[in-house]
Amino acid sequence: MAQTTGTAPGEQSATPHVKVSARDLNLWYGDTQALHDINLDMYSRQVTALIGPSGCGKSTFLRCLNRMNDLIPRVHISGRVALEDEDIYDPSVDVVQLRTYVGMVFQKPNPFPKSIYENIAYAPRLHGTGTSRSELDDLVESALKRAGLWNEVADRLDTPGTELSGGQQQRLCIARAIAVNPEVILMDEPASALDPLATATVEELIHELKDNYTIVIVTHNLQQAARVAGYTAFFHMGQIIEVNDTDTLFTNPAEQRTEDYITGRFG
Ligand SMILES: Nc1ncnc2c1ncn2[C@@H]1O[C@H](COP(=O)(O)OP(=O)(O)OP(=O)(O)O)[C@@H](O)[C@H]1O
Repeated sequence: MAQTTGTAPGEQSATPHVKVSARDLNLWYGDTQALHDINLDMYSRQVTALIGPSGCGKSTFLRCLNRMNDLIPRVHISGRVALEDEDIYDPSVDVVQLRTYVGMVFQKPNPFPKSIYENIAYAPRLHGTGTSRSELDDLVESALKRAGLWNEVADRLDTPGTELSGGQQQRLCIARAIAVNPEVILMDEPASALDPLATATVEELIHELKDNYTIVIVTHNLQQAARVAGYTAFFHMGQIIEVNDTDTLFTNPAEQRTEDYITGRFG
C-alpha cells in the first residue's frame, strides 16, 4: 500500500498532524473477514475520503473509528485505532464520551422527531455542556451558524426538524454533531440522498468545517472526493490498495487497480 506523509494542497505544514490512525486493523463479521490489515493516518484539519466499489469495507472501516461496530453482534476486531495516540478500543475508554469526540453523520438525514432547537440542545444537555437556557440558546445558535443553517431557521426553531428539506435536515444533523464539540466528524455518504443543489451546499460546508475538524468521508462520488478531500484512500475487497493526496491519487495512481477504478473500468 502506498501512503504519503507529504503536504496536501493548500497545507502550510510539511508534516500534518495525525489525529486518528488505524494500524493493522482487521474486522470480522462472524467468520467473514471484512477488513484486512488496514493502515491509515487521518490528519487534523483535513478531509480524508474513503472510496471504492460497493461492499469493499468503507462504511465498516468508518464505523471502527467511533466504535459503532460495537453495536453489531458477532463483530470481532484486531489491531489498533488511535485518537491522538489513545487506543480507542482500550477497555477503559468510555464509548459514549468517545462518540462525542468522534461524531457521525449518516447517509440519510436522521433528525430526531423533535424541534430544530431540541435536535441541537438534546445531547449538550445530556452531557452537561450547556446547563442554563441561555447557554443552550448560544450553543444552538453557534452550532446552526457553523453548519450554515442559522439564517434559514432562526425564526422557526420550534418547528420539527423533520419538516425541513432533505439538505437542511442533513445540515441540521451536522449541526447536531458539532454541538457536542467533536474533534473528528465521520460522514457516511452524507450527500448521496440529496439533490445537486443541496449536495453543493453540504460540500461547501464540509470545506469550511475542515478548518476546525478532522473529517473522514465515505463517498461513491469520485468528483465529490476530488472536490472536498485533501487525501483519498482507495479500498478494494476489505483492503486499502492505495492512499495519497487526492490530486496524485486521481491523476497519477501508483496501483493498476486504483487506475481501473477511477477510470470506471470496474465498480
Ligand atoms: N452488519 C453486518 N453484518 C454482516 N456483514 C456485514 C455487515 N455490514 C457489512 N457487512 C459486509 O461487510 C462487507 C463490507 O461492507 P461495507 O458496508 O463496509 O462496504 P461499503 O464499501 O461501505 O459498501 P457500500 O459502498 O455499498 O456502502 C460487505 O461484504 C458487507 O456485506
